[in-house]
Order: sequence, then structure tokens, then C-alpha cells
Amino acid sequence: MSQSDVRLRGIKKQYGKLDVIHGIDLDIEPGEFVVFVGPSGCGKTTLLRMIAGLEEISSGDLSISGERVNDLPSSQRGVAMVFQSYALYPHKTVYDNMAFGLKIAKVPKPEIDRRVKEASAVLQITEYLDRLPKALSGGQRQRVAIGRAIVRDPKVFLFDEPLSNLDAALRTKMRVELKTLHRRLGATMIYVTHDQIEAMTLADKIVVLNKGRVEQVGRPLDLYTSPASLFVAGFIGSPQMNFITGEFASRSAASTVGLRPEHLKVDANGPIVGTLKHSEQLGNETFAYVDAGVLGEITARMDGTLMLAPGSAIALGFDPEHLYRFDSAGKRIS
Ligand SMILES: Nc1ncnc2c1ncn2[C@@H]1O[C@H](COP(=O)(O)OP(=O)(O)OP(=O)(O)O)[C@@H](O)[C@H]1O
Repeated sequence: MSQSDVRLRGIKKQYGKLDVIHGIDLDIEPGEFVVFVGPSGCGKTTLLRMIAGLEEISSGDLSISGERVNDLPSSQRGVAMVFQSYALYPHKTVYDNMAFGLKIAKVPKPEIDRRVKEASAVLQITEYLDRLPKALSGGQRQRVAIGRAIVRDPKVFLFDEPLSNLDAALRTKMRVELKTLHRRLGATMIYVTHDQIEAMTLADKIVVLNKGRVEQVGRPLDLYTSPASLFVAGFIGSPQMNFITGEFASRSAASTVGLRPEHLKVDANGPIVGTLKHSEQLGNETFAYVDAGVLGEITARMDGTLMLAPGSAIALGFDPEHLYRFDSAGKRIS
């Protein structure tokens, strides 16, 4: 499998007079699994589609393996895209769906056959090769869509929310399979999702986008432990980081302070005092939603169970080293 780098320099996108991507610089290394995340409308899909050649680049330079590809059609960029909707041909069998792109590219039949069989073995869909897509489950269809990308032996795989039509259990399974596939193929992969668990578990490198700009780039755990801004701190981590402003924050010489739910514990002498609004007992852990008066609503995540009725008084403490501080512009104070 070929490994290619992808470089973006000053990439911009305008729809008419509307600027949606404001000039993105990004280096994706050969074999890297890069995930674009960000809230709805931040430009993830637009950026991916520009790399794919499905959307024109308004300005800037895009190169793949050192070659500027801005003006190359999608079919000549050496990329293969997997869509959320699978985009399979309904009247073609699984085999023909996977073989079609290669037939068009005039790849010899025995070579097509070899590639389709190899990819279907990897994806464990060999027994479905004669079926039509409608006779497959969602997860099997998505495997066919991934297989269609694999047989093309692309320089770069592009995934646009490929798991979002699957139910929770299947998503988890396919997530693990995708990561295994990446290890096995060693190919460069770019993946768009709004699911931060997918981002955290799949990515070598996460690109957090905010309103058409790169907010932060980093390894998943680096973003989690060292978010550069309030935006990233709030976006990475579930349940979300608690943010507190006002006097509580100014005591720490910050405009806003942040505390992750897992860093709060029940502590009779703790500084966060309030009333338990509601708790969710998941068996191995508990989420406690606390009304902390002027501090706002605070979420705490605890191991095990919490034997406390809603309406009870509760006090929470934390280790000061877990406090995140942000200035008035939302930048992290280190
Ligand atoms: N064809 C278009 N014409 C005009 N504006 C567009 C067009 N396509 C996208 N946009 C705008 O560009 C911005 C980025 O859209 P994009 O689909 O890339 O966001 P996204 O981060 O992928 O969002 P989501 O997670 O909801 O899919 C949005 O504000 C969107 O309204």
C-alpha cells in the first residue's frame, strides 16, 4: 500500500461572497490517520471534499505526494472516498460494486479479481460477493463501500462520517475494525466525524476546526490534557468540561476556569457546594448533575455508585492541579 503525504497551504473556500474556509495550513504525514472534528457547519466536509476534488478550492495549494493537485480531477488524485450514505450501485452485486471503478480504469480482469477477493477477505464479506446491496445490513454495506476504496489502492483514503448511519454497537465494532484496517494497510487516512469518541480512538492526529479555521492540531491525549483554548477544552472530552466564571475564576487569576467531570469528587470540605439535581447510575460509574448556585450546573463523574437522593446537599472537591485556566479571549493560561 502506498503512503502519501498531503499538504494544505492557505486553503480557502468561498461560496459566492461567503467565506467558509479561511486559509488552512496543515501537514498530513505518510500513513497518518488524521481526523477532522468540530461542531456542525465548521467546514469539515467542505475541507474533505476539496481534498477529494469534489469541491473547487478557491485559493491556496493542495499537494499529494509532493504534487500540486488543485487542478486535477478527483479521478486523477489517487484518492478514494467513503461516504456516510455508502453510495453503492443498487443494481450491481457486491463484487461488481467493488470491481466497477477498476473496470472503468481498464485494469485487467484477473487483477480486478485478485484485488476484489483480497479486499473482501480482509473485510470478511467474501460470502456476500454475489448479493445485491439491499440484501445486506448497514454494517455490511459500509464494508462494501470501504472495500471499493481498498481495491483502488489509493494514495489517500477519505472518510466522510462513515459510521454515522450505524447503531451504537455496530459503530463501536466498525471503529475497531477501521483502526485495525489502518494498521494493516498503513495508508494515509483522513476522516471526518462529529463523534469525539471516534476522533479520540481512531486518530493519530486530530484537527479541531472552528468556523472554518484550525483551532488546534494534536495527538488525541495531548488535546485532552493540554487544550489550547476554551473551545477545544469544551469540545474534547465527554461529559464536557465544566466551566466556571465570576469570582471563583478570578480567585485563580483567570476569566474562566475549567474542571473535567472525572476530576471532581464528593468532598465534605470541597469548595463547590450545591444540591444534587439528578444522578445517572451506570453501574461502573455515576454521573452527578449538581446545581451549584452562582457557579452554575456542574457535572461530576465518579467511579461506582453514588447513594444520594436528588435534592440532597452535596459538596465537591478537586485537586488544584486539575484546574484549567482561560483568559478573557478563551486562550488557555498555562
Ligand atoms: N454549496 C454550498 N453553498 C453555500 N454554503 C455552503 C455550501 N456547502 C456548505 N456551505 C456552508 O459552508 C459551511 C461549512 O459546511 P460543511 O458542510 O463543510 O460543515 P461541516 O463541518 O461538515 O458540518 P456538519 O457536521 O453539519 O456536516 C456551512 O456554514 C455551510 O452552510
